[in-house]
Order: sequence, then structure tokens, then C-alpha cells
Amino acid sequence: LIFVHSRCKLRSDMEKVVIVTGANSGIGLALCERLLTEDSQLRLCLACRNMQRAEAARSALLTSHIDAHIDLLHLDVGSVQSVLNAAQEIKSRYSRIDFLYLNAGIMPNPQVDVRAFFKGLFSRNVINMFATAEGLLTQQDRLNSDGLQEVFATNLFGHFLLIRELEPLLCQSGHTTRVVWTSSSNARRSAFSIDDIQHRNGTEPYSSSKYASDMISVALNRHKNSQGLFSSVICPGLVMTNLTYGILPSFFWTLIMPIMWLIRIFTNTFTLTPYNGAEALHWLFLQKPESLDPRAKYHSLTSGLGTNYTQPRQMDIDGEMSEVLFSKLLELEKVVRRKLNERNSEDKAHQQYLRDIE
Ligand SMILES: NC(=O)C1=CN([C@@H]2O[C@H](COP(=O)(O)OP(=O)(O)OC[C@H]3O[C@@H](n4cnc5c(N)ncnc54)[C@H](OP(=O)(O)O)[C@@H]3O)[C@@H](O)[C@H]2O)C=CC1
Ligand SMILES: CC(C)CCC[C@@H](C)[C@H]1CC[C@H]2C3=C(CC[C@]12C)[C@@]1(C)CCC(=O)[C@@H](C)[C@@H]1CC3
Repeated sequence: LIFVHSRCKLRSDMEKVVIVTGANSGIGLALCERLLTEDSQLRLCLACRNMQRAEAARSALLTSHIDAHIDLLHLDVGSVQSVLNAAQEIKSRYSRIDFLYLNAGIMPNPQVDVRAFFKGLFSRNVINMFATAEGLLTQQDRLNSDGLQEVFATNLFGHFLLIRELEPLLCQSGHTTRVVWTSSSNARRSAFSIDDIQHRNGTEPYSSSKYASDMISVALNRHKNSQGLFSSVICPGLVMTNLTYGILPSFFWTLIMPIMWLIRIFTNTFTLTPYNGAEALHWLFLQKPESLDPRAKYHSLTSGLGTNYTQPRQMDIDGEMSEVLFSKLLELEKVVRRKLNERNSEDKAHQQYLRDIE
């Protein structure tokens, strides 16, 4: 019995624990598929807001990886309460985390500036326009039920709060944990304002939130590397997923798809398939954290001949500003926790009142 027990313990010690947010579709799902192919011993946790889609994703993964150890976790990164509940659940399920992939993201109500597109098409900036969508895209954001801007809350703050809640697991002596943010080459310094971190007053909340995640990754490395937590950011390139299909009407995508494959010959950033887009996420899984550059964004790229590779590119980050953002997020965390406690006690009081008058 002791022998069996120690073998089981050995197996669970060797199993890497990997959590992926937004794992039920697109790049997140492709990453899960690639990780299971790389390491069949993984303990993989799909952290999703829609449990039906999460269940479907697990079934799809199990068809090609029959013995895989796949857990599901309910997590809506856009809701403070959901993040706190999910973190609690993670702490009760796992004794350590090896990789935390912060991949969930949204781009609501996107608008394409068609005039800017055609202007850009005949300019020297055309390749950059196709790689970053600079000057082409705006979005309409809204407040969520926590009173936060939805894009900021989903793409950045929910993930930040998750890291904060999981700190006891992520920062353990003698163990290294890797946090990987799915950022974007659409992240742009000029779209971000340190005086408006939620982007309440602009029309590029997506770009702002992704730039903020780049900065937070740099700040996390400064604060947490000594405690064994290493953070990286990636850009998957332009990938055809639910997010991109939401930008133009579907008939339009069908029309321009042959052109997209043609453009791919001239730019390596048109990775197009979720498998290709997950290249940098997969590549980071195989790297030693000490060998990584905390100020680099790792790009998934696909050559004209279809070869996938990962390339680091320096990010345009001001260290001082990333520290200020880090402090502002810590402040905001205090505020949302206080508000949530107040809301919960009001709810309790209301329920008590209802019971009393019954
Ligand atoms: N596609 C592209 O060209 C690029 C994508 N990215 C980034 O890649 C990441 C993955 O997107 P992609 O695969 O393209 O698009 P998908 O829409 O296919 O995937 C997004 C995933 O995030 C999940 N998600 C969204 N909101 C929440 C939430 N509040 N809580 C939990 N999960 C949530 C979605 O779940 P659900 O199914 O419930 O909506 C879905 O699983 C995003 O961060 C995106 O910004 C970056 C650069 C380029
Ligand atoms: C004739 C039409 C008006 C053509 C429109 C083309 C655009 C829809 C694409 C050109 C570059 C694309 C792009 C993205 C979305 C679709 C385009 C704007 C992204 C913004 C998708 C999400 C990201 O994070 C970026 C890295 C992508 C960059 C390129």
C-alpha cells in the first residue's frame, strides 16, 4: 500500500498543473490541444464562463487525448465575485500551479474605419496596418455590474485579481510558476492613459487593456521573480476566431478570405489558424523562465511557406508608468473588495428581512 501510495504521489508530483482562461474556443482551445500533445501527463484546467461550452471543449479534447486529466472550472473574469470564487476553488483543488495562461479576452462592438483602411492600403504603413490594425479599429465599451469598464475588467483586471488571490499558490519557495498573458500587437501606448486606466473616455478600450497587460507583466516580474513567479506576454498574430469573426459580417469574411491567405505570403503576422496563433503560448511552455526577457513580447509568426515560429520583440514600456499602474490596480482592488463586502452584507440583511416578515 505504501508503495502504491508513493507511486501515486510521485505521479502527481510530476504532473504539471496548467490553468487556461477562455479555454473553450479559439486560441485557448488550440493551446490546450497542443499542450496535451506535448505532455500527456498534464493536469489541465479549463477556466471558462460558459460551462456548456467548457464541457464541449473537454469532450473535443478527450476524443484525441483519451486518458487526459482535464478539469473544468467556472470563471467569469469579468466578474469580481466569480474571480474570488474561482480562486477559492483553485486553492482547494491544487497544491501548486505550474502555468497560468491568462487568455480570455473580448473586443465588444468593434467598428472598422473603412476610409482609414483604404488610405493605409496605399501607404508605406500597410504592413504595420495589417499587423496591428493601428488606426482601424474602435470599440464601444460599457459598465459591468461591478461598475467597471467591461473590456478593462475582462482583459486585465479580472486576471490581475486572480493572480492576487492565487499569490499563496503562485509564489511558493522552491517552485516556479509561469503566468502568460495573451496580449496583442494592437496594444498601443498612445491608446492608454495612466489617468484613465479603465479607458472610460476613449474609443480604443481593447488596445488600452492589452497595453496595460503588457505593463502589468513587466511590473509583476519586478515584484515577483524573487518569489518564483515569472510573467510573459505573447501576441498570437491575426487569427480567425469568434473574436475576429465579430469584426465584420460573416459574408464579408468569406469574400476576403482568399485575399487574407494571399496577404499571408507578405506578412508573417497572419497566423490565421488558432493552432498557429497558439505557437508562442506553446513555445513558452517549453522554455526555462530564466532564459526569457521580461520586456519582450513573444509573437506567434507563420512564414509564407506555413512554418510556425516564435519571435521576441521589445515592448514600448515605461518602467515607472508600469509601477504606477500596478499601484493603481492594487488601490482599485481594495475598492472593489470593500464594495463587494458591502453588497454581500446588504444582500444578507435583505434575506434576513424577508425571512423575518414571512
Ligand atoms: N484572434 C486574434 O486575431 C487575436 C486574439 N488575441 C487575444 O487572444 C485571446 C483569445 O481570443 P480568441 O481565441 O481570438 O477569441 P475567442 O472569442 O475564440 O476566445 C475568447 C475566449 O475568452 C473567453 N471569455 C471572454 N470573456 C470572458 C469572461 N468574462 N470570462 C471568462 N472567459 C471569457 C471566451 O468565452 P465564451 O466562449 O464564453 O465567449 C472564449 O473562450 C483574447 O485575449 C484576444 O484578445 C490577441 C490578438 C489577436
Ligand atoms: C475591406 C475591409 C474594411 C478590410 C478590413 C480588414 C480588417 C478587418 C483587418 C485588417 C487588420 C486586421 C487585424 C485585426 C482585426 C481585423 C483587421 C482589422 C486584429 C485587430 C484582431 C485582434 C488583434 O488583437 C490584432 C493583433 C489584429 C491585428 C490585425
